[in-house]
Amino acid sequence: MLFIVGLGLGDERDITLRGLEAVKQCDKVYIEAYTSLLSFGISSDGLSTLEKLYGRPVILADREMVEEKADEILSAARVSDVAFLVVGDPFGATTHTDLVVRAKKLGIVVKVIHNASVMNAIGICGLQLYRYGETVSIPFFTETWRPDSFYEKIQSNRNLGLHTLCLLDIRVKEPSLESLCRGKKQYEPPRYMSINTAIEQLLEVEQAKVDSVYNEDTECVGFARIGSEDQIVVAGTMKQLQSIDFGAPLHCLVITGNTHPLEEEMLDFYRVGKENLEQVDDRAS
Ligand SMILES: C[S@@+](CC[C@H](N)C(=O)[O-])C[C@H]1O[C@@H](n2cnc3c(N)ncnc32)[C@H](O)[C@@H]1O
Repeated sequence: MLFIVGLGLGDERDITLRGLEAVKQCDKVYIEAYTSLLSFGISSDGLSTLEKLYGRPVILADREMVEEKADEILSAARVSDVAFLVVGDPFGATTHTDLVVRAKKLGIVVKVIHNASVMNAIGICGLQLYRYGETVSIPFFTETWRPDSFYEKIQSNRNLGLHTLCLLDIRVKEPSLESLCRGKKQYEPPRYMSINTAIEQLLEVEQAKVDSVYNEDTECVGFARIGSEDQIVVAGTMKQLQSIDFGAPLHCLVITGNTHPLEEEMLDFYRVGKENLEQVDDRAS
């Protein structure tokens, strides 16, 4: 059987009881670590924290293994119980649907154990999920590659008065993540896009366009490390958020559309200048 288990967003304790039971009964445990990141994921003993809790060795599955060598995982699942762990919810990233389809075609029983995803956790700021339009991804620009397909999607959302969740790029050089988790090899570290870079790129694209979809006065909400003890949520204009240091990854950004009065009341708790008070309140509760 193949168990696909969501780990939630914070640390190792966020796995569900059902998820933990499944992992403990599995012969092989893989963790996918290139579409997201647990708060302790970049420390040298990131994996051993999980291994201690599960009582099982955890195999780091890089992008190549999941997308090109999935056969290894599926072959194991044909003859034994295998867990495939995903930070957040298993289907918070489109990547894993392919694994499920392939497993089902091979007649492998698949059991999915859900958990919190960043797509839901952003509700903390008060913006209501049914007032969101299409989610977009913002990729890192390079000297020669500056894709802007997110722009039209943001435009469509804003024309309908809807909010836009922007997921920010993660660039993982395959050996780097393992070396960081295991503390063995030396490779170039992975890159996680910050809110500041995302806004810089969004404004660059806006300047090159004839239409005006947003500008530096557009209201947004920036989120860092949602679900962790030190999560940060700040509401403000693009210009205001650009001057804030949101700290360690992961980050994401919401460009607000038309807001309901109740959404405004919640956002007020997170406006620039009030964020410190709010963090203290969160920790106290
Ligand atoms: C593919 S998505 C989310 C995948 C994950 N399986 C989930 O369900 O949340 C990855 C992107 O979501 C955002 N993200 C994920 N976790 C986050 C967190 N805890 N805080 C802020 N942003 C996060 C980042 O922009 C990141 O690049």
